[in-house]
This record gives sequence, structure tokens and C-alpha cells, in this order.
Amino acid sequence: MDIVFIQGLKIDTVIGIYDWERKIRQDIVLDIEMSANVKAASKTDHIDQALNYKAVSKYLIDFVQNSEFQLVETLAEKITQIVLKEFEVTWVKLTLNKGEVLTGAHGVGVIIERERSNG
Ligand SMILES: Nc1nc2c(c(=O)[nH]1)N=C([C@H](O)[C@@H](O)CO)CN2
Repeated sequence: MDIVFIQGLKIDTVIGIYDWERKIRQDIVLDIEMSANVKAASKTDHIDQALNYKAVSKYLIDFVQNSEFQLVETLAEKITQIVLKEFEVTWVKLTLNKGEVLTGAHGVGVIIERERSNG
């Protein structure tokens, strides 16, 4: 399986379970790996046969910036659902890092893998 990836995509959003978090915007950072047919794209050398990572990132930036979830789990699930539904992707792995919100830790977040279900 070939993979197209996006690393370190920083997006600001409202996220968190505490009152103070509902009043501010925080950056999250996404690393995304997506199944893709790299061979087909390389044969034609045309973007129409490729999984356009620019288009994926544009879609996700718009969605995340306008979202207001409490949990990183919920946001991560929604992001993987979007990737599987809106793009030619059958498998996706997402790392969502909320950054230095936990004293003593460099980062916190979730890593999830999802597959498109048949039908
Ligand atoms: N499993 C999770 N644990 C926590 C979350 C979360 O989204 N998933 N969120 C918080 C707070 O919002 C925290 O990030 C702010 O300090 C705590 N635990």
C-alpha cells in the first residue's frame, strides 16, 4: 500500500473540557497518513490521478477551525471520517497532538487508524 502524508499541520480551534478552554483558541498539530495509488499518479504525472494533499489540508483546516469539540478523541474521529468520505482514501492514520497542555509533557493527544467500511 502506498501512502500520501501530511506532517505537522498546525490548526487553531476551540477544544477542551474546561471553562477557560471554551473561551480561547488553541493550536493542534496533525500528522496524517493516507492510502493512495501513487503508481497511477506517477504514470500520468497529473494531479488528477493523485491524492491531492493540498486539497485534503484545505478541507481539514476549514473544518477544524470551525469546530468546537471538547475531546481530542471526538475531533480525531471526525477528521478521519472526513478523509475517508471526501477523498479517494480507504485507510487513514491520524496523530492529533494538542501540545504542551499537560505540565511536564511535550504533548498529549491521540493516534487512531480507520478503514473505510464496505457499502
Ligand atoms: N483522553 C483525554 N483526556 C483529556 C482531554 C481529552 O480531550 N482527552 N482533555 C483534557 C483537557 O481539555 C486538557 O487538554 C486541558 O488541560 C484533559 N484530559
